[in-house]
Order: sequence, then C-alpha cells, then structure tokens
Amino acid sequence: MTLDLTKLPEYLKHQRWFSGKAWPIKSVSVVDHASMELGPCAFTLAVVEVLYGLGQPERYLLPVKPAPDGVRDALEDDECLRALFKLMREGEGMPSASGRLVGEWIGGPESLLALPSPLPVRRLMVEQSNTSMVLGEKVIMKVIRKLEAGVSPEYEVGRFLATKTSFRATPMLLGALHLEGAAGATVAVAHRFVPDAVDGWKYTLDRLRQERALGERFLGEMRELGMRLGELHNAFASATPDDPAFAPEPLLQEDLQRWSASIVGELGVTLADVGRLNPDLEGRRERLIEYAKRLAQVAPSGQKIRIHGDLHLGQVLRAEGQWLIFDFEGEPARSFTARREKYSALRDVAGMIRSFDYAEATVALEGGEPRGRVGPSRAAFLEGYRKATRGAPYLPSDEATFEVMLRAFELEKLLYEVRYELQNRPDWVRIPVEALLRMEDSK
Ligand SMILES: Nc1ncnc2c1ncn2[C@@H]1O[C@H](COP(=O)(O)OP(=O)(O)O)[C@@H](O)[C@H]1O
Ligand SMILES: O=P(O)(O)O[C@H]1O[C@H](CO)[C@@H](O[C@H]2O[C@H](CO)[C@@H](O)[C@H](O)[C@H]2O)[C@H](O)[C@H]1O
Repeated sequence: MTLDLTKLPEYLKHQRWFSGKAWPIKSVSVVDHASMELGPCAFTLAVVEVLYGLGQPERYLLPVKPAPDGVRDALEDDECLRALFKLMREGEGMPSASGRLVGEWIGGPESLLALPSPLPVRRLMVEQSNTSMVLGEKVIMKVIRKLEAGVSPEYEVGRFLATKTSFRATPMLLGALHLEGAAGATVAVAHRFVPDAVDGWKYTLDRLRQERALGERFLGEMRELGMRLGELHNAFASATPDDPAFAPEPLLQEDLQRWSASIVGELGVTLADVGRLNPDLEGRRERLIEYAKRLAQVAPSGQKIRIHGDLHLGQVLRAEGQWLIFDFEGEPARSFTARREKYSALRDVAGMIRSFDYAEATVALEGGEPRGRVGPSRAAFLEGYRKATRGAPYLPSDEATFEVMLRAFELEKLLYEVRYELQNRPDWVRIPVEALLRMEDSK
C-alpha cells in the first residue's frame, strides 16, 4: 500500500493522540514503513515525521489501512491488534523498508497459557496520548503513537524490574515491539492487566469526598504506599556496576549545583508566564529562589539512582488491597535521555506529596471539605518511605539535608505543574500557584 502523503495532515489533525493540532503542518514524510501481511489482517505500519512552520519536528507511528478518503486507523480492527500481539509474544521479526520490526516476549511461557483463543480485545476508554487495549482480560497492550528517539524508559525500567529484581508491586512487563533502523523506537509494550484496579487519584478523591477527617485506615494505606515507593527505590539501587543504565552513582556537589541552577532557571521562566497574572507570586520570587539555592549549599550525601520520574497518584493502582506503581515513562515533556538520567530518589517522594495537595484542592474546588486534611497523609506516606529505606545509601544521611532536598524538589515539581496546567488545564493552574504562595518563608 502506498500512503497518500497529501491526505496525512488532515488525517493527523483528527486523531486524539496527535499533539500538533494547534500548529500549521509544513510537511509529512515517511521515515520507515513495514507492510504487515499477518493472517487475516493487512496494513501498513509507518513512521512519519511531521515538520511544522515553527518548532521541533515530531514522529508518529501510523498503523493504517487504505480508505476511500485517504487512510484509516488499522488499530480499529481487532485482527490487526491480535496480529501485532502475536508478533510480540512469538518474538518474531519482519523487515521494514529501512530496518526491522522485532517482537520481544519476556513474560515466559506460563503467562501465555491462560490466554483464550481467539483473543478477546477490549479498547480502553480513557483519554490517552497512546492507544491501549486489554487482551483476554490478562494483558494490556499499549501502542505508542508519538515516538521519541532513543531507549524508552517505560520499556527499560519494566524490563529491569521484571528480570533483575524481586520488586513485584507493579504490573509486570510482558513484552515489547521495537522498530530497529532509521526510525529506531519501541512502538508497543504489553503488561500484565490488573483487573478491578482503581487508580490512586480516583481512590484518594473518593476518600476525601466521603470522609470528613481521613481515618486511620486511609493513613495506613498511605504508609503502605510510602513503603512500596521505598522498595521500588531499593530495587533500582540494587543494580550492579555491570548495568550502567541503572547502577547508582555518587551524588556530587556539582549535581546539587546543577539541579539548583536548573530550578532557579525554571522559576524565572515560570514566573514570566504566570507572574503577570498573579502579582503576589511575583513578590515571592526571592524567597522561592532561596529554596532552590539551599539545595546547592548542602553537603552532598547519598547517591543518584534511577527513579520513576513522574510519580503522582494517577501512577499507582489500588487492587486487592495492595498498591502497584506503574507508568515508568517519565515526564512527557522531557526527552528520553533526560528522563533516563539518575537523580535523587527524593524527587519521586516530592512528586507524590504534591499529589496529596492536588487531591485536596480538587475536592475543595468542587465545594467539598475545607483544606488542611492531607497533612497527616503526607506524614504517614513519609513514615512508610523512611521505614522501607532506613540506612539506604542513596538517601541523605541527616535529617536536615533530607528536608532541604525534599523542599527543593517540591518547588521543582510545583513549577513543572504550573507550566503543565497553563498548557493543558488553565483552570487548574491555581492549584500549584496557591501551593507556591503557601510555601513558608525559607530560613
Ligand atoms: N496494568 C494495568 N492494569 C490495569 N489497568 C491499567 C494497567 N496499565 C494501565 N492501566 C489503566 O490504563 C490507563 C492508561 O494507562 P497508561 O499506561 O497511563 O497510558 P498513557 O501512558 O497513555 O497515559 C491508566 O490510567 C490505568 O487506569
Ligand atoms: O500522567 P502523565 O504522565 O501524563 O502526567 C502528566 O499529567 C498529570 C495529570 O494527569 C500531571 O499531574 C498533575 O495533576 C494530577 C491530578 O490530575 C496530580 O495528582 C499531580 O500531582 C499533578 O502533578 C503530571 O504532572 C503530568 O506530568
């Protein structure tokens, strides 16, 4: 099948996962493509590069079939999805125009035994920038739409946890599909599907809506969540030097200086965007800068390790009374290289703590209970985290340094959130802005 390139800009603009809707497209070209003749399904798996009048080019994966007015999405066809999954689970390869599409199965044969045939396909009805489907209620396969150059952290971390550690508080990675060659990228991943799971965001909102004061049961769950995060960090830190992508590295003064300078820079950019709308925030600039600067002044203690990188309540699942941590993609706005960098584990801790504030603010905006209820959740979460990581070499050895670092990473996350909300949900920008205003004066 030859792709009619003239039709693609219009096609792309109508796809939910296409993030360039606001910009005029200059051109669309095909970087690589494979003709998929797989049993009852025939389609083209293409990687296209979109050039805009302004801004960076982007690459998208287009599994498409011919249609009278151009092309249509091949993932609407269950047979095509089954065919892609088969390629993955059989670890097969097939040639593309300038490379190869290769399946990888790491789940072991036992995870296949229980799969019914023909494999039932259920599409996930969530707002997503990718396309996920549940297969036989046992596997969830995610086809990546917007492709990044380099190693996908979601695949890399999932593979590390499944094959090199005993950490099981995560839906295990079962397999992946990679395109090798000119368009090198991981194009799909499959994980164990967790039935009847509720994500931590919804779970926490429900509790905040239903309980006037968060009871001991919820605090116990937050303690457990802190412990799971500590265990995840212990698993990351267990990597040996022969695994350079994961092995812990010493934390140097220059790391602290670099991170501190980056937060100061982000403060400048963020206040330029939002400060006009909120003069009170502009007035806090110097005090906020102090939080970031103190990070550069503490003595380096601990290590840099791989982290989750975008941890919040929406990245944990509650199922059968247990917490599972998932979605190791990292912050979507950063490059893969940046997302794979080792960092202080406290960055994840700060991410989750910010989420408690978001949950409470969301319920307050709905006209629910007043603020001030999540302080004990933060304390319980930190208590669980400290319990699981007692004596861990990757954390600062003294309490004061722990606090300075945690506050600096909370500030970093708050600034990221302001920018994220301005771009995606302007009505919500007041949540991180109000939290910035509340940050107590630094001493
Ligand atoms: N292993 C899983 N088991 C059950 N539900 C899952 C699983 N993985 C993801 N989900 C559900 O699918 C949604 C989207 O998954 P996610 O990996 O976050 O996709 P995306 O990266 O495109 O946002 C999640 O919010 C969660 O509700
Ligand atoms: O889940 P993603 O990897 O796409 O993360 C992005 O979107 C999140 C919102 O869905 C955003 O999280 C922010 O809002 C959450 C409530 O919706 C809140 O729990 C988080 O604490 C807050 O940071 C995340 O920052 C962004 O990267």
